[in-house]
Amino acid sequence: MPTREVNYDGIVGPTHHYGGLAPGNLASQRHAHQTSNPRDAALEGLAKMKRVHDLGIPQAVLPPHDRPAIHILRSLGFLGDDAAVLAKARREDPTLLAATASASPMWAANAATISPSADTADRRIHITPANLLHAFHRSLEPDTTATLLRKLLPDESHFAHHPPLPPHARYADEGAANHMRLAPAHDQPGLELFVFGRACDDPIERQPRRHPARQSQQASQAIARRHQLAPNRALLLRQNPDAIDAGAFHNDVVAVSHENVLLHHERAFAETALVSERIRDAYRDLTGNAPVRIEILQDELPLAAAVDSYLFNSQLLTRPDGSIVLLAPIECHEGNRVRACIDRIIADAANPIAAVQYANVRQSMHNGGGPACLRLRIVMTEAEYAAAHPHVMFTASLYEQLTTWVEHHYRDHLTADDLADPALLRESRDALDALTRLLHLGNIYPFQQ
Ligand SMILES: N=C(N)NCCC[C@H](NC(=O)CCC(=O)O)C(=O)O
Repeated sequence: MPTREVNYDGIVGPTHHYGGLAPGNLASQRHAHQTSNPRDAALEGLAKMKRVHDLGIPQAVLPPHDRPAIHILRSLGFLGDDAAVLAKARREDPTLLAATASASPMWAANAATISPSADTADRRIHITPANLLHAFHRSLEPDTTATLLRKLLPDESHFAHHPPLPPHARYADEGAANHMRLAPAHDQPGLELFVFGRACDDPIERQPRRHPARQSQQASQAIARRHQLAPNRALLLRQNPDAIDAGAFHNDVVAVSHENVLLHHERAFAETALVSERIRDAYRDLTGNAPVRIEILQDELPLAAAVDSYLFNSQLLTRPDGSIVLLAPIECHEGNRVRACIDRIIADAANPIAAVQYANVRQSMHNGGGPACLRLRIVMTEAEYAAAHPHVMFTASLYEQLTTWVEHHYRDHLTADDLADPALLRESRDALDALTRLLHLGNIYPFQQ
């Protein structure tokens, strides 16, 4: 079997809710404290995975993390049994309780940055779990993410697992959401694009004015270095501060790459014209060809409409016949302007995108997570795929089992008050316990020890 790109999607956890926890993420702010539906959220995620699987593209799942994270509440001084800890946290610091209950690990694009073995000096897949320092609820993810990735990709002769970067703002890292790759084919050496929002010595005029920049240049540099990418295989690009101010808190809200295709908004990068040249020249030096760059101009789709619709958070997927499908959020179907833009891309014979499909992941979208946020891509050779944990690979039967599992364990509405319900903690743990058996993972969560 050839080298392939496997999409590992985060399964939405049973405590999915709208905590309003992510400044600069407009959807999270807009839907703060609304009632969520964890069951629909998880089923929407599974339906998207099924759709990718049905296109003939390898798909896998990443399990949710244990939430509410009682051990964090305890470490912050809330004592007593679990029910008492939850009740006190709800009373004294409801925002903290919401953070410890966030199902944010569902956004697997932020789990890690991964360099395929075709790009790295020692020909292993290199993996850096993101430290997600920017927001407290997300900073709780790296340890469990690292444990899970080691479990799912176990053979050190194929997979080089690095620890998350040092936990300091200098190395703030948000994972693959700020990382793209261009290559003629998955098994060919590629050009990895690292997009950062700020450097630690930035003068004030380079910084966004309204919203925070999350990814640091120093983090991106360190990852390119530790992943052993030759200098001609890595480019560092600065995100446009205007894009961050318009709500593009990650690069994947304004740009997406796949094989030799780069789809991006005109205002995605600082100094777009220069960036385009740098990408073209670096890619040509490496491969002898130019990449297919599809730039959407501000006149065709203003930045605000791009952020609203999450067009650039679509997945680009190569079907077995070689044609590319754009898997876009359903919200793109609902806006005339963005739909016209998609129709134009598909009609344009100068690029290989041949069709569009629309995915409904609304529950996730309301927290700022589109189709591409929910997946972590891992390019794998046949031997690497054979070494990976097989029981998380998506099949029609796994889809049936996971659907039944969600329907059995998940609630269909959740409010801020429910997060303190000790029954929710029990239900969530029962669900994860059952999931570890279903996916043959052994005891991976602290509550199972
Ligand atoms: N673009 C990518 N790749 N990922 C989307 C992440 C969304 C996530 N939302 C949140 O964390 C909101 C949680 C809340 O408000 O309850 C974030 O902002 O980090």
